[in-house]
Amino acid sequence: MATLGHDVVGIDVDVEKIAALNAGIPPFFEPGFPEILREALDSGRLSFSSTMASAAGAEVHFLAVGTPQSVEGDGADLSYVFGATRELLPHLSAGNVLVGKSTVPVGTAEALQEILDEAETGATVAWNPEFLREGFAVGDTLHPDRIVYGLAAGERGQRAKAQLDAVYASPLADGTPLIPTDFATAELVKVAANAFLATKISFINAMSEIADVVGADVTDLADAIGHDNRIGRRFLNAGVGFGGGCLPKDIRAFATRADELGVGSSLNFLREVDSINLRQRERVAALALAQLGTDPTGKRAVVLGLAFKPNSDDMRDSPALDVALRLHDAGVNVVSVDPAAVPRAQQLHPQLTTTTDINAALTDAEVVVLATEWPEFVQLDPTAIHARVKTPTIIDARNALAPSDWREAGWTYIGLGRP
Ligand SMILES: NC(=O)C1=CN([C@@H]2O[C@H](COP(=O)(O)OP(=O)(O)OC[C@H]3O[C@@H](n4cnc5c(N)ncnc54)[C@H](O)[C@@H]3O)[C@@H](O)[C@H]2O)C=CC1
Ligand SMILES: O=C(O)[C@H]1O[C@H](OP(=O)(O)OP(=O)(O)OC[C@H]2O[C@@H](n3ccc(=O)[nH]c3=O)[C@H](O)[C@@H]2O)[C@H](O)[C@@H](O)[C@@H]1O
Repeated sequence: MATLGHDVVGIDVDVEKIAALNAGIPPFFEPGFPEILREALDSGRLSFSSTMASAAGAEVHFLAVGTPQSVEGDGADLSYVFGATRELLPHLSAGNVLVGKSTVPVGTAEALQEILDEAETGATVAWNPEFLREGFAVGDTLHPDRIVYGLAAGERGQRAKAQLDAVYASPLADGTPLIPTDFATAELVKVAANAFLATKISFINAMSEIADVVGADVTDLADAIGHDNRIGRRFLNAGVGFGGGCLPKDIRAFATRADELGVGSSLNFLREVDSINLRQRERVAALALAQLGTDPTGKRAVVLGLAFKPNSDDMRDSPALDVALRLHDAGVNVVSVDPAAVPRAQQLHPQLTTTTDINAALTDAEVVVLATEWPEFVQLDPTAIHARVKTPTIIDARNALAPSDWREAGWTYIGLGRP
């Protein structure tokens, strides 16, 4: 937002995060982010604060707090959304707009508008779902695929639209498609997009399970169906499945919300999408254990990757981490390698052995699992590392390697749904 030319205050209750940000230190790994953070701080247009009072005087208030899966079930925990809104109330002025960015169950925007109206703030809610991908947050924010506004009916919705048009003047001038709509549609657009992406991944993973049984190649299958523009090749990479802080919890929250609305059967398929996805982690861990013989205790396995995807240090619901923990629980001497996630992994999962040193990790390994397709893992030279390991077996849980290269270098190559 500061890069787009606005004066911005970022507020978070996490005082350590705020102190780090004010010092120009990003709280997460994101290529390109340290540079624009530094530029924005130096320009004087961006500052960070841990007190909500710093919101006073702003015209537009973005609400981007977490909506994690609730502890009791599959639904979204909205306590941060409602908590932050209530804390903001004393600092809102008439004509302000509260712009929802968090991913929420349909009906939340309406409930927040009621809270603003009951407190007689004169402020309006608008719902502006966020579609950025971790690892590409900077580019996705400056050049989004589309912008969606969920607007209140009537004149106040139109006023909010004008305020948002001013916020997004730069991407809109670049021709970014704009979809102004109502609250419910905007809320649904976000969860529908994530549900579709998750479904696409579980679809191809189901195909990979079938391919394994009949000796077919899911990668060729994905290429072939992906050439059909109506299907498209993106998000058809079979493997250990999707993770992260969003797709898994969003499909569960969406199915739960459909239950509450009395239309649960419409989204029953999302539960199957979830279970296909979770099955891939078991499948990969079982494949690795099968390579270690009848007693895997103390045998050395290397898992390449901890983050849920490359270019991120995020391990929320990470399939790579899950596979490593399963092997660890089975008594395997597992070493996880990751270029970005090791410091956080050491804090959160001290029982795991983690390192950034690929060569040291590979020494005497009896099985290697590629679980996160970081470029440095995909580009490993199978000939160069062959002598390091004890047993040259690679499980390519992202189908990211060229099987012939590894086999020619003397490795046993095992992909998912690849002969
Ligand atoms: N991470 C992503 O790539 C995307 C996330 N989203 C959605 O955005 C929302 C946030 O996601 P993340 O940033 O990943 O979550 P996160 O958990 O990393 O960050 C949320 C932040 O909100 C802060 N917070 C909680 N209560 C607060 C309060 N009362 N006042 C001020 N700050 C408060 C927390 O301290 C935390 O730093 C979620 O709804 C998520 O579904 C949407 C698109 C992309
Ligand atoms: O709501 C959100 O938070 C975001 O969720 C996803 O973004 P993100 O979680 O950053 O990651 P993706 O790039 O979508 O990958 C999600 C997971 O799917 C896996 N994946 C992706 C593609 C594929 O073909 N196969 C596959 O297993 C990835 O490895 C990763 O674990 C969406 O892509 C964003 O548009 C959305 O804004």
